[in-house]
Amino acid sequence: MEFQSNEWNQEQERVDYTVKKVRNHINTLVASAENVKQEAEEIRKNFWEDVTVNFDEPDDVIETMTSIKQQVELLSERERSYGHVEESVKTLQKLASSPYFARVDFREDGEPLEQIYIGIASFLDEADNYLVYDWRAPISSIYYDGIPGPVSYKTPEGTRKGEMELKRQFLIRDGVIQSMFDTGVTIGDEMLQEILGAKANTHMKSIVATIQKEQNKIIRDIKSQLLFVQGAAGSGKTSVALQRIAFLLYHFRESLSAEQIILFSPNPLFNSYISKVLPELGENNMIQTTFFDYARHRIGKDLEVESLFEQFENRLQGVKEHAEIRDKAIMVKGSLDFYHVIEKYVNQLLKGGVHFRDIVFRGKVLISKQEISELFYSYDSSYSLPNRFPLVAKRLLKILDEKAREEEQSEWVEEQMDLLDKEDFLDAFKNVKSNKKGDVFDSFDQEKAYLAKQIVRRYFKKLKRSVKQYRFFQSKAQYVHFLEQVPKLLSLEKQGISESEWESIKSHTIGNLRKKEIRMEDVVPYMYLSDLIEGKKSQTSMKYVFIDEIQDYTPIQLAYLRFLFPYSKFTMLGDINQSIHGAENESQIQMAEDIFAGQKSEIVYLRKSYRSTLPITRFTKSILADGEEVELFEREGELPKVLVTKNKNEMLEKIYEEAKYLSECSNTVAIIGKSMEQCEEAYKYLQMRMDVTLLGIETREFNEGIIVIPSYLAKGLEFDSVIVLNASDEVYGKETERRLLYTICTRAMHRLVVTSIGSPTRLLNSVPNDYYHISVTETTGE
Ligand SMILES: Nc1ncnc2c1ncn2[C@@H]1O[C@H](COP(=O)(O)OP(=O)(O)OP(=O)(O)O)[C@@H](O)[C@H]1O
Repeated sequence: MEFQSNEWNQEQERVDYTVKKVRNHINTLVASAENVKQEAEEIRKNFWEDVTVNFDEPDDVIETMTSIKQQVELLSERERSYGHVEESVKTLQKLASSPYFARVDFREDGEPLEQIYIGIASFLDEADNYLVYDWRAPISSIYYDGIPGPVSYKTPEGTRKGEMELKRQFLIRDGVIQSMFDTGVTIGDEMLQEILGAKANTHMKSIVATIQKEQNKIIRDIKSQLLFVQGAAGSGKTSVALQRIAFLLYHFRESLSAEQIILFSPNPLFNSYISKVLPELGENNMIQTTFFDYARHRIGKDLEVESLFEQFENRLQGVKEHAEIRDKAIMVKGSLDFYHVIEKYVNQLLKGGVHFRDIVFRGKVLISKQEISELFYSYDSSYSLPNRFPLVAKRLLKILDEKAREEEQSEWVEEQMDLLDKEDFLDAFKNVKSNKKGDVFDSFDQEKAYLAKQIVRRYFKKLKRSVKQYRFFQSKAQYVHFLEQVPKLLSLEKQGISESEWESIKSHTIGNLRKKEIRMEDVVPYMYLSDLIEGKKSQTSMKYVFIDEIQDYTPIQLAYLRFLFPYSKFTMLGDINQSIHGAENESQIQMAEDIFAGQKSEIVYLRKSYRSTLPITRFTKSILADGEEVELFEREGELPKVLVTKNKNEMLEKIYEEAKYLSECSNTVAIIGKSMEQCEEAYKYLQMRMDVTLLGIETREFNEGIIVIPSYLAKGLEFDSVIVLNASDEVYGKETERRLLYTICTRAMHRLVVTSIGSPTRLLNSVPNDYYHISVTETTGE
């Protein structure tokens, strides 16, 4: 829409006015912050002068302690308020550059017309007039949900109704209006076009100015126990998850803090990619982790945990028939049936069968596993297994105390005495002197006895700690025993697994455990089994759990996460079409609903894809078997290219040329390979001739420029340009790899190039010829 210049000028004047007010406020805050800072420094400097220190009488000691405490509280209060001021100043500085992004004119029934300007935070002038409303305030929802005409919004006091007379969007930078649109639809496409047309960043941006109606529904949901978002690639799932966290922190600001929200994301690279969105909105980041990190934290001391990506690489490299059996193992061990089999097995342990290990000291068995077992099963069978552990541990600690006294007489203790430091002897001397009862000639013996006790105590400390940590329970042997029992508890036939296949799966697992390794598919069964026996380690203080890329979670992982966070509300976001294993887990939604049976759950579909240009989305959508479900966002761009080469050198040369060309018009160019091996090869070739970075499992961050990255790490990320490394029929020949190819191609925002050595993958046959340019090299190199 064309604006009269006076209307534009009026809006610019209002921006200037708001910016001026914001700046004034920043100045006042900075001045007051300086005062608070000086006060804190003063308190620190004069700390001991301002407290009354007197230790003469017990009453004086109490008074002194109170005085110190008061002084410490005063200091930390000053430091806290300095911290708050600093945070407010940061948000205000953002407002000073771009105070708002929208205006709605709203007339509540029977009230005068109000102009509501919406920005990333509320700002009031001295007379308490709202110059800017926070995008999360109740009234702001009419901007996201409504079109001019009758509208309503919910407040804690009830629903307000009225008429929206104008809806305007702004793009303001450095206090200057860059563009301005009036719109009759929910959120005008013009603004989206501008935002989506911009170049990619190595960090995700906030989308508050252009949140879509269906996205807003997810962001503002406060009722569901389970909110399941199934959305196409690029439909804004991750963005929505982060805006939702910001919304919840605002809406429940009295009772919710960032540490009570946890987000499980696919990999550490992704963690850093999204880490700036919340701080940009003036909020602290939630806890971020990956399922692998959680598992490693839990069992990593005893076993080396395989990551999901190692699982992917190992399966790629494995011998074919092993890979098939492994797939079956992943399927059965990841099923909900297996989860329930663990529960069944544990129920049988009430009368016997828990595996223990001997408590050994200096090669000698102090308490045998039989003794521990007898103790454990001396309790009535109505005692749950977890309830017995603290009781047994207490008893074992007592027995260890007795054993320690016996040890004090041993020869090794005498030998150790010769190796003690001077300080130890001095300590013994002082101790005996202060406790002296007998005559002076006993001193030497008493000192010796004291030292012997100290030595044994020191050596037993570790032993006692391990008893307190229930390390007398032998979790690995228990897991092996469980695997042996599985055929009795579960119909393997129904799972499509023969007895000999199960034997092979079992012996592989045992072999791994012997090597102190654990495969990803065993991680949850192993942890769940231990939790049910020793007592679960659930986290009751966590209020919200977010799981991104949910399609890569197995049913057992979902059930286990629910078990770990029993009182949390869950938001799960994913895209079946991007599942890493190409597994058929369409039933995932059903399964999630089953896990949350009886609780309020909401399933939301996001079908429109925003990331890529129209030609790219049209291309990627037709790779999918059921691609018609993905709706296109009309943003023009170049047709994707398919480059067919005759050999590896030719392909790498083409990639080099394309990367060089694309880097001139892109911030980020990603060359995406299926496996790490492929990526390393390409990297070696390219790095001699251009500035390029190879990203691996351990990479935590990436910079702008040209990168080479394996498929599974590119998940969730986006790049201006994507070059797919060798999408030949040999590399992507299986139907199960369709989704992987789709995931890789959908990372591209503005340009997509697919290369191949020889014929391109048959998976592209479903893409109409006029959706891309194809070029076949004519020379034969090598
Ligand atoms: N309402 C919106 N306004 C502006 N940009 C949006 C909006 N929704 C999504 N986007 C943009 O679309 C891109 C894709 O978003 P996001 O990564 O959140 O999608 P996703 O569904 O998680 O994708 P994928 O599953 O493919 O990883 C991002 O650049 C994001 O900023």
